[in-house]
Order: sequence, then C-alpha cells, then structure tokens
Amino acid sequence: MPHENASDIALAPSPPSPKFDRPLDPASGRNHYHDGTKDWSKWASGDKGRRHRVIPEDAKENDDSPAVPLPPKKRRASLVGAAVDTARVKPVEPAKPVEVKCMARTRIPTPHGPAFLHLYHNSRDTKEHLAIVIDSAQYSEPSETGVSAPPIRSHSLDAVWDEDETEMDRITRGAYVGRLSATNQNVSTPAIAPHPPAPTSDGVPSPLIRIHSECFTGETVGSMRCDCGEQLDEAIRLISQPIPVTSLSTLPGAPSTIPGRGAVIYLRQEGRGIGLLSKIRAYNLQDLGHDTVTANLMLGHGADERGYEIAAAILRDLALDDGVRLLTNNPDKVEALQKEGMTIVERVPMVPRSWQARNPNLQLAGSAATEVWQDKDGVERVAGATLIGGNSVHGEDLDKYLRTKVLRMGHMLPLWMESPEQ
Ligand SMILES: Nc1nc2c(ncn2[C@@H]2O[C@H](COP(=O)(O)OP(=O)(O)OP(=O)(O)O)[C@@H](O)[C@H]2O)c(=O)[nH]1
Repeated sequence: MPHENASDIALAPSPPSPKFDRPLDPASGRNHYHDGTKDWSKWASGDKGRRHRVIPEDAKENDDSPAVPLPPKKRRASLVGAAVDTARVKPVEPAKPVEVKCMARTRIPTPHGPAFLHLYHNSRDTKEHLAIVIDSAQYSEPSETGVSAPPIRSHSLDAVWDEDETEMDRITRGAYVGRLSATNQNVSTPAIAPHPPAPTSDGVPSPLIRIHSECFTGETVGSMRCDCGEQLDEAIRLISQPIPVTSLSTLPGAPSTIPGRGAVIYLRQEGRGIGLLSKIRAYNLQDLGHDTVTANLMLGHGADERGYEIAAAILRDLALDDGVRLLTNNPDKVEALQKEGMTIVERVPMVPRSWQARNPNLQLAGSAATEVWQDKDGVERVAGATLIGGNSVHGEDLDKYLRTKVLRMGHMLPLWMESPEQ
C-alpha cells in the first residue's frame, strides 16, 4: 500500500524538462517556444506553405480563431513487414503509482468559514500541491458537531514519521485534533488505514470536492481573462454551505443541516499545465485573435497538459476517494478521476457568476467590470471579480495579524480600534 510508506517517500524527482523555456536564439532568429520542430519565423502572411488545422464540423461554430498551421508530422520508420528485434525493444515500464505525503496542515480562516490547508509533497514532481479541507470535525470535538460523518484526516500526516518525534513536532506540523490553542493541544492518533472505520450516517451527503488548477493571473492579479479566481472563491463558498440532512431531521432534536464538508485539491499546474511563462505568451497570441486552445497548440503545447494522478493520490490520503460529489464542468476531470479508481456519485455544475448575473436589466458588455449585482444568495458581487474584488475581509485572526504588524514590526498605520476618529 503506498500510504503505509508515506513517511519514506523519496521526494527528489528530477527537474522539469527545459524544452519549452529555451531562450530566444539570436543566431537563427527562431522563437524556441516549442520543441524546435517548427520555425515560426517562416510564418509570414501569405505563406503558401501553410498547413491548416482541421476543425471538426461540430466545433466550427464556436471557433472564430484564425486558421493555424499544424506542426509538421514527424517521420517514422515504417514497421510494416519489418522484423522486430525483440531483444532491442525496451519494455515499456508501467508508471509507478504516485505517493503523497502531507507535510503540514494548518487552520485558515476564510471569508466563507474556517478551512484547513494541507501541504503535500509527492513522488511525481517537485511542486507543493495543496488540499483545502472544509470540515467542522477539524476544529471542534466530535461531540460538538453531532454528525457521524467521519472527520477528513490525512493518513500520511497523522502517521508517526520518526520514533524520536516529539508531541511538539507533531503539533507543529498539524497532527493534532480539535482547535489548537494555548490550552488545547491534542496530538492525533495515527490511523492504521487511510479509510476511517466510522460509517457515515444515513442521509449525510457525500463530501463536495473540487479539483482546481493554479491560476496566478486569475487568483492573484484578479485577471478577468478567466474565471479561475472566482471559481476558487465559489468552490470554497459552496463546500462551506450547510448541508441539509433530511433523514436525520426526523429524530428528536436532530439538526436539519450539518456544516459543509469537502475539499478543494489545489494543483500547481498553472495554465492548464503549460506553466505561467507559456500562458503569458499564449495570452499575447489570444490578443492576436487566437482562442485559448489554438494559442496553446501554436506554442507546441497540448490544449490541456494537466494530469490528475496526484489529485487522486491526495484524495486517497484523505479517504475522500470513495463516493464524492465533484464540482466541475470538465468531463476530462471526471474521466481522469474515475480512471484513478475514484467513485463519483454526482457531478455538481460550476456556474460562472457572470452567467448567474445575466438578466435583461444588466448590461454585461462594456461596463461589466464595475457592474454590481446580487447573486442567487443575495450576495453583492462585482461581475468577473475574484477573491480580490470580493467583499472586504475581517475577523479576529486578521485583527491580530494587523495589530502585530503595527505593534511589533513598525508598520505605519494607526490602530483603528484605538483611533475612533479614523
Ligand atoms: N493555457 C491557458 N490556461 C488558462 C487560460 N485561462 C485559464 N487557464 C488555466 O486554466 C486552468 C483552470 O482550470 P480549472 O480551474 O481546473 O477549471 P477547468 O478545467 O476549466 O474545469 P472546471 O472544473 O469545469 O472549472 C488554470 O490552470 C488556469 O491557469 C488560458 O487562456 N490559457
């Protein structure tokens, strides 16, 4: 079982291939945006030698991008009729299953409620992928929740990593239960298997899961070229919503809802796996009139280079692979996770907020960015805005953080609570 060796995972994979990031070659004037099979400098307008991408009939309707030359086909020696020297044919080794290890976990207060950030290392790449877990059992004692849904725990985090590990070591990396405080420090107990034995009560819906890919532009800069920031915000909001539990509500005193429960698996595969550098270049090609898929292809990339093996391994580590509701519109994700052995009991659509806002009274064109509207839950939104454009955040943790900046780090701010005139 990969999980049982989680503490032994060798975490030194080779660095990614530099093939897409070669510098421009001043001698040849070639743009090495891709693997060198195509000289893009020869693409002068009116080039008779252009080959055009074949657009399937059913895709033409939505594709208004200029025709794009295809990369030349690679020549391959024909094997027809040739005797194959089996001694020289290297057997294709099956890919090793990805192993993951949760290195640390901590509480993050979000505008939608508390979340627990889990940082993962893995045996496939050097990136720090994350799980943002929303589960009331993470911060309250089981008796307080009144729910028999099993707590969402990382098996690899709760494992004992080292015989010499102290309680403080375990707590520092997040292997504790309940809400951590100066007076409450309960070290977690390692589980034997990733799947907790406690059965889920009848009527408690499966956890809601979102697999999200990193988007620096959308999530950090607030770019409105995509809805990634909004999707991340919406995913955390939806997972945090109380869940109605119809069958439990018939019991005397039983709650009619339970706190929201699920996780966002945050994968560091920027730009659908092509990386930020290529995505920036792709945006320039998009400004020239190409669509997002075509721009990727022109750079020698696939339309989507993402993989979901690491996501599946993280979900297995969290025991979230057996019966989940998946928040996505992307069929590839559903298929990829099913291939990884996950049971998806329901696909929950991810409706863009700008689409929710579409009504005859709202002019989305032109002033869309400044238009304020109410979403279906009555929350005021700015069309197209992300976490950055969302409502302001406040709370106990933020106050503490700001106070320390002022009082300990010399930040030039009056403490507003001590300056009522501010
Ligand atoms: N290459 C490229 N990547 C983009 C562009 N716009 C957004 N992205 C990336 O697209 C990814 C968004 O993926 P997800 O949030 O998983 O969403 P999705 O695959 O559209 O599927 P859903 O689950 O239905 O939302 C992020 O990695 C973004 O960086 C673009 O124009 N070009």
